[in-house]
Amino acid sequence: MTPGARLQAAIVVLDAWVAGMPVEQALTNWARSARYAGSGDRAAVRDHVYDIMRARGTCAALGGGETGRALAIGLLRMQGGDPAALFTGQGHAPDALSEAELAGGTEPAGTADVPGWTLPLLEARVGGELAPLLGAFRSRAPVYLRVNLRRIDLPGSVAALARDGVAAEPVAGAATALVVTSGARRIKSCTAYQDGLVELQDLSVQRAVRGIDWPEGRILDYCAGGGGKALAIADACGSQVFAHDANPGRMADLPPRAERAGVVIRTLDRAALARMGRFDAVLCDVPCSGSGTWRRDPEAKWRLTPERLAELERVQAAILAEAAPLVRPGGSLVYMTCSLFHAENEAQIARFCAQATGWQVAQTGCDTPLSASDGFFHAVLRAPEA
Ligand SMILES: C[S@@+](CC[C@H](N)C(=O)[O-])C[C@H]1O[C@@H](n2cnc3c(N)ncnc32)[C@H](O)[C@@H]1O
Repeated sequence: MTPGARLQAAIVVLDAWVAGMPVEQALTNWARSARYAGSGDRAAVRDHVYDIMRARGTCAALGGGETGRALAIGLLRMQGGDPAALFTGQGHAPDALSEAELAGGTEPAGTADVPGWTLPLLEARVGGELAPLLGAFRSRAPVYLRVNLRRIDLPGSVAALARDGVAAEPVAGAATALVVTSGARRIKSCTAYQDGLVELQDLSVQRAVRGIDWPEGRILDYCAGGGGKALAIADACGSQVFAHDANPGRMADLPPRAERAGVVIRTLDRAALARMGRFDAVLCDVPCSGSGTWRRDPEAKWRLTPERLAELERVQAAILAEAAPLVRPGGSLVYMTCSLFHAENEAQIARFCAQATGWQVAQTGCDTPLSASDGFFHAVLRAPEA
């Protein structure tokens, strides 16, 4: 496909998204209707769409509207290009620009690229660093890998990835992390990935998991999902790791991932969990707004509403209340979110401690996209001794 045809495909996908279709569904529908498109074409169309979702407000202002076409015009202007070079009407490229489209728009304030109501919430986290944070949200996030140190060291993993065409390098100050510098789209077909020597995992998550002093004994990942945190914990300590999720179907990938990594993680449904007694540590990696990961998932920021945030806060508080009785006296309750908002983080911890007697906050930390790859909060609470 020509660059113009790829842009026209992105316009089709964006029109469906603006009309309310989830972006992944819109991309799949387009790919099914465009069997001629190769993997490079599909990747380029996806990149256009995601770049626009990250900077939707800027693209709309520079392109003069919220249609797929206007957003694509705005993207080219934002990137310093001339839209007329691709909007030619030749072949499968978008039609040539009208007089009004040629006139262009003006660059808005950087605050246009997140929902306005979230600005005070983000500012409360980063203070005077709001402009750099919003700038980071407009850029693509680097890809990070967690090296499975039980199986291989950092130099060995870099060499193994290089053999399959993926270039990566260690990250200063992070024991397990590699940042991928080229070939990211090949990772899942690499031998090093398929053999469990490396896992895809954001830097901020790796820093949080490695920064916690996990107790010896039994650790429960109470909201395990696909098991990213459970696998990182199993790699970081010698304790027995168990996994539970209210929706057990979400744990379907966990057994093959654990086998690949060479660790044992037992999944527990509700009945099995009830027979297990208490744990030395229970992790609650709760559902959240994802506001720390908006550059990886820019659709999420446009979907979030104040009502949805309030609902998430209720779910988070309920999960903490459910999980706390599973911690043995003197054990740890670990709370994690990929949110930057105080309401989902410090305020949840403060509310829990005000309602449950004798719990102590042992540790808290919050990375932002300015300090690591993504925003990620963690808190360790110590249960009262019996
Ligand atoms: C942020 S995701 C977890 C991601 C996962 N820990 C990982 O690293 O891949 C939150 C998970 O919490 C689960 N969940 C929601 N409500 C729950 C509840 N009351 N009890 C246990 N799990 C719950 C959801 O099904 C979802 O899989």
